[in-house]
Amino acid sequence: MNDTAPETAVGELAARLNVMAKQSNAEPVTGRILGSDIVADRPSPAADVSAMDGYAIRLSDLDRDPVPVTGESVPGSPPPRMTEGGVVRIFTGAIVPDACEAVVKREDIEETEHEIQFRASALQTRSGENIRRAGENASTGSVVLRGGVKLDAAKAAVMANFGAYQADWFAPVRLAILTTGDEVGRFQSVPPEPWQLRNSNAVSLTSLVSAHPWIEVIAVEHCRDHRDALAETVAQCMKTSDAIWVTGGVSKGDYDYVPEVIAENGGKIVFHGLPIRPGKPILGAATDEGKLLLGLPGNPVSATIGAMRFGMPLLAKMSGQTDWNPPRPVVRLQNAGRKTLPLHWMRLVKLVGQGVAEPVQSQGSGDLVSLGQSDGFIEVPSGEAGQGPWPYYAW
Ligand SMILES: Nc1nc2c(c(=O)[nH]1)N[C@H]1C(S)=C(S)[C@@H](COP(=O)(O)OP(=O)(O)OC[C@H]3O[C@@H](n4cnc5c(N)ncnc54)[C@H](O)[C@@H]3O)O[C@H]1N2
Ligand code: MOO
Repeated sequence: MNDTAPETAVGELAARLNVMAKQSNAEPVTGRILGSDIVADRPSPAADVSAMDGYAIRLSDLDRDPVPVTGESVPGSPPPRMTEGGVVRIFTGAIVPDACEAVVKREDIEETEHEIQFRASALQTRSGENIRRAGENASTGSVVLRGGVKLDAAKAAVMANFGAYQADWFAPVRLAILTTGDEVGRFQSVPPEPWQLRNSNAVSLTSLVSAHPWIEVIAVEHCRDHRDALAETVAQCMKTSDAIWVTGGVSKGDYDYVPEVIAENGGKIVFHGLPIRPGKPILGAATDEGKLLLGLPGNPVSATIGAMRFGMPLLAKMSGQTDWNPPRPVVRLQNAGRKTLPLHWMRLVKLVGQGVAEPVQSQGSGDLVSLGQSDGFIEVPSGEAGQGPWPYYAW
């Protein structure tokens, strides 16, 4: 084991990984990573428009009482000319006429069909009030979204507004998930014997990535603890995937073949064993072409935490995301106790309030039930204790 901190280990391995190729002229898909900048095709707003339903006025109109209404500007039509001595009825989003100096909202006037009178609340109206100026959000040619962002509802709105119906996208990271172990299986029709157990790691890891369209799970395979079978499966998966997550077989047992099989498949080991609990035997490697090989300990709590803490940011780096390892939200830990560890402690927690969590009692890294009781985990640095705040990783 080396004494590299988790964050450093992630950084060192990330630096050796390949970033996905771009696919051009494809339609937007929420959750995919934008491959290049989106540029405004016209100003936003495209013209000076009203921010309110009301009347387009000249400031000199404020001294007159009443003032005739001589026209109407509605969204979807060019504005009318504003005749001398008249105001124009205008609706939110409609273009203000050239001569208009401000818009007075409806609530600030008394109106009949043909004329208006200003209430006292309108008399302080300033030049430009309630007018959104052409280009105040963006001018033509300016970058409105940067390549490397993940498409969400907010960003999709921006693309639609600027007519970016197609764009360049980073290809999803093709991930293979391999589990290992003679004792592990599905046991759907026959119940497992006491020396057997159900394959929870395949499910937790698949579930972790399934919410992310920038990852494509191309294979979920199980291998017995047989060196050649594992070597064959890893070699096959290497051909079609950009990243492989393997669980089990990474520690020091006689049947722990994962490290040598990874090395044999061109994986240059960046770390094998880190000062963390749980998940100490974790292995991170990259091939010369920048493919990821991540060996996660078989214990279900270790595998799930390891996939979240190491696997997700590493895949995010490969996916082209600029912000692939953002600072995590923090929580304070209630009833933290005084125990310190000479390891970075990934502690299962349950949220009990806004930004406040409690430890989940756990029997250790095989205790799946405690995993199910948690909302996520915190990372307490080596030698530290107390309430934090600590970085929080939510499932
Ligand atoms: N001599 C040493 N022994 C161990 C060390 C060590 O440093 N020296 N580290 C321990 C730690 S910590 C962990 S964690 C485990 C990790 O070992 P492996 O990655 O080799 O995992 P396995 O031995 O294959 O399995 C561990 C445990 O997890 C269960 N398992 C495995 N796969 C699955 C699955 N897909 N779904 C559910 N559960 C699974 C497996 O049955 C074992 O009970 O090593 C310690 N030993
Ligand atoms: O650190 Mo191992 O990950 O559970 O027991």
